[in-house]
Amino acid sequence: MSDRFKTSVDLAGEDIHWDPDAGLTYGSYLKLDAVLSAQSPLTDEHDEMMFIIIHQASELWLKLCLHELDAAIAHVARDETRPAMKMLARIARIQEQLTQSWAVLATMTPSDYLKFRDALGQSSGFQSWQYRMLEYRLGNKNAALARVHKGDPDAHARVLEALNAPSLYDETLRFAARQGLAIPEAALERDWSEAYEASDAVEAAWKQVYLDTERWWELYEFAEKLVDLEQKFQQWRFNHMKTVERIIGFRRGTGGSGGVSYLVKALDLRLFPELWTVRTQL
Ligand code: HEM
Ligand SMILES: N[C@@H](Cc1c[nH]c2ccccc12)C(=O)O
Repeated sequence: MSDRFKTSVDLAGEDIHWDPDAGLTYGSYLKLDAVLSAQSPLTDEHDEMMFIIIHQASELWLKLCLHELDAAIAHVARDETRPAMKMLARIARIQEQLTQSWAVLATMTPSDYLKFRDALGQSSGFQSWQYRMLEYRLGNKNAALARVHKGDPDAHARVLEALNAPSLYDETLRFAARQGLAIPEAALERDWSEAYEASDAVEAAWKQVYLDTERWWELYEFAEKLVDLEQKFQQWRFNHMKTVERIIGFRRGTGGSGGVSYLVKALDLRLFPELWTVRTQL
């Protein structure tokens, strides 16, 4: 045979650092000692490792989402939509990663999960403070849910900070007003910890943007990024709900909620309501 496939890489001439400086290595930079020693299954069930790692990976992606979202909100507050859009584009890709993780989780059968579910006690995704911060930053202000974090004062403080600060949509409406759109005063200064209430006036403002995209291009582009973000968020929620249904059926949740019935309720929520209703008005 003349054209044999290579089955190993030729390292000759690569000048590889076979004894790298001890100062900074791959593992020390990435703190892999900490990351890879943080999986402590409570049972000997094979699938528990996957369950732990899916959650840990999701929390890492949530951490990056919050990092990007905080910066994006700060940029919008300074009228800098371009860098904010770069961050929202990255968030969209991260959301796709998060949504993909349901496919891995769904390889676990109901009976395999039930073998270690009891060991989880009353713990639940409900208690993810990063997720709650993300919801608040995106504008889903449900103050009551902050309460489950009281036992962890640091987390509680961060969650409350997000509850009391303007959300991405709040800052977007303030930006829209500075650009010359007629946004009602009630949307520009309010108690940010309260749920946002949709209004005809804000919908009418977005209608102007969508009817004359040439004139309002920056706002139009930004609004479409928000619509993308909300659609992807909804996909995460829907896939979570369906995966939960296929794994535990209609059992109650370990967090105390009705389970799937609770997750279904969240599917009716809107983060940027007028950006959806305006479509009917065009
Ligand atoms: C077998 C896997 C899973 C099951 C059976 C499950 C089940 C549930 C249930 C029943 C709830 C409602 C609260 C309760 O009463 O417990 C819930 C909430 C939640 N879960 Fe999961 N879950 C699973 C995996 C995940 C994963 C991988 C994540 C990723 C971080 C996650 C994140 C959350 C979050 C953030 C909530 C709160 C949602 C909200 O308040 O809107 N869950 N889950
Ligand atoms: N809420 C889940 C249990 C659960 C899902 N994700 C978790 C993460 C950590 C602890 C518990 C959980 C249930 O009712 O079955």
